Amino acid sequence: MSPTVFSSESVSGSLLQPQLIAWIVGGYAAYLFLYRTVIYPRFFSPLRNVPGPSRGNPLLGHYLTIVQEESCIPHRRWAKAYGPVVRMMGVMGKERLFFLSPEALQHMMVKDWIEYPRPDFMRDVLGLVAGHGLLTTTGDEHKKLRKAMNPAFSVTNLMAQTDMYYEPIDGLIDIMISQLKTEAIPEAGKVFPVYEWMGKVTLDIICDTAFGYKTDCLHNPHNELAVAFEQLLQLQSGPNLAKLVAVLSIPGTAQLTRSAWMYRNRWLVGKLPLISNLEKLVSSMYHIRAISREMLRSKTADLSVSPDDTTTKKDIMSLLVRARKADLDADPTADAMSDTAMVDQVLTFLAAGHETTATGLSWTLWLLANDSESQQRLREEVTPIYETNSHPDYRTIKSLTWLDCVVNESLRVMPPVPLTLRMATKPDLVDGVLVPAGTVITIPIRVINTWKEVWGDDAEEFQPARWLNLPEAYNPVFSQFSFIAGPHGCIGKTMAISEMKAVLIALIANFEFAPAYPGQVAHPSTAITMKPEDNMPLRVTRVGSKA
Ligand code: HEM
Repeated sequence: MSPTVFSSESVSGSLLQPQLIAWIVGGYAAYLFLYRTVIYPRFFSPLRNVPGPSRGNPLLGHYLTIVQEESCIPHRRWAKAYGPVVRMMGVMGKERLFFLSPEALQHMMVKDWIEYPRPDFMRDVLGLVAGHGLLTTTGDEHKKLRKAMNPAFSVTNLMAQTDMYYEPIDGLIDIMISQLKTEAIPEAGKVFPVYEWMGKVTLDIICDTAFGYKTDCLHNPHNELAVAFEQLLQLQSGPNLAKLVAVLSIPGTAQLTRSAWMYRNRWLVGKLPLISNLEKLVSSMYHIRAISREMLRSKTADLSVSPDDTTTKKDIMSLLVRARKADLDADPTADAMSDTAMVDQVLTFLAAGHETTATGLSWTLWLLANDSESQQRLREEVTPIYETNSHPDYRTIKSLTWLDCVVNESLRVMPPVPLTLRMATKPDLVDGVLVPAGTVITIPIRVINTWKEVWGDDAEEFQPARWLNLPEAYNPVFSQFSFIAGPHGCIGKTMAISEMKAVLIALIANFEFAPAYPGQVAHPSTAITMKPEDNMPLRVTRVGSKA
């Protein structure tokens, strides 16, 4: 018998056996998983001693709790138990933080804002639905864009724009009056899906103020732009967003999704089981962009949009076309905004300014429907104004004290954007916590707005009168953070407030609002905005019609 000889070939052959490789790879992956989800956050992370809820599911952290509950409710619970700095767990052991103190918010959102941009995955999702504009850029590119856009939101321009709100508002009032008249017992009122109507009126307003385009979706629900937007908004639920983030994290997908090729072949995505909804997104965005390009083309060709003509066309796109023309007339080699960039800017306003305002209005009406005293006090304030002039100007709208209290309070307790995200791009010390680079920071707007340390024990209640006697701890920038603050703060804040007030004056002067049925409870859906889950049905009666 010849002795067994172990040649180097047979040794390496046995080492490379597929089973052995699988064991090594599997073992390493298991170790990495264990390290990332348990060992690192528990024993090594600089954030390991920051208070917060127990680590949750090893794979998904607190993700399921956050997307399954109402927006910001888990954060509020954790803020009460562990605040004002809280550590949460994201997917695969990624730690997340949130801070409540004005000092921390000032540091991240105002002073060092450039080191705290929106995370890439958030910008990819926003870019897809809102174009490459203020919501997706940061640093110098953002500063340049914001400077170009600021004139559109100046008080002078807003004062000139206020008139543009009234065609849609008058349309809404007429429709509601005529629908009430057709009821068998008009005095008993009618249940209106309030969110649906607020969506229509705000879309008509933003299309006119952003493009100078009359959608009139109040009377024409089949308007192409309105239909495309409707489709887009239906996709913004928590689970859909999660799928979208997962798909867009594959490099190149965001660009592909925006391409004409993808639109032509969108049926391909429609066949994929988990992400079939992406087909609707591709198709609605394609239509919205096509309409926007067409509007820009006709505006550029429209000779009345001359550089000196600031009286007739006050919409944002006309303003941009005029500014570009003036730049090019002064210097034909100037680095002027391209057509695509211009369309993207206006799309950003459409996406950021329409549903937020509709959501804000719907919750204000809900809160008033459940607080008849505040509603009646508001009616007493706005009725004389409305009866004198049903189209009050910017200054008159701004001068109404109780209306201001109601809108501020509604935006405080039910902020249309309940939270946003930032990412630390370098290691930093915030509120005494060493924040590692790459940490995603949640800005829990709804929790900040209802922090008991500032607003007292009734912080979560709707009490408009608190704005007449603000608490000592109130900070004018950070205690009501619904539009956030700093260079990325909402550029449309003044416009949104003025528009909400103009709509409310007309609605409250004409109608009384009450819950649709006894025991009604309203919930926001878990989405980018606090859009009400059920279209917010409310019982509406004509003022003075009750027996
Ligand atoms: C009640 C209504 C509104 C609310 C609550 C609201 C809230 C917000 C919030 C919280 C942000 C910051 C988002 C973030 O950084 O992650 C934001 C940004 C923005 N909003 Fe609004 N918004 C409203 C209406 C509007 C309107 C009417 C417009 C424009 C017509 C608008 C345009 C924008 C834009 C362009 C940004 C990005 C600003 C930047 O990064 O420079 N918003 N808004």
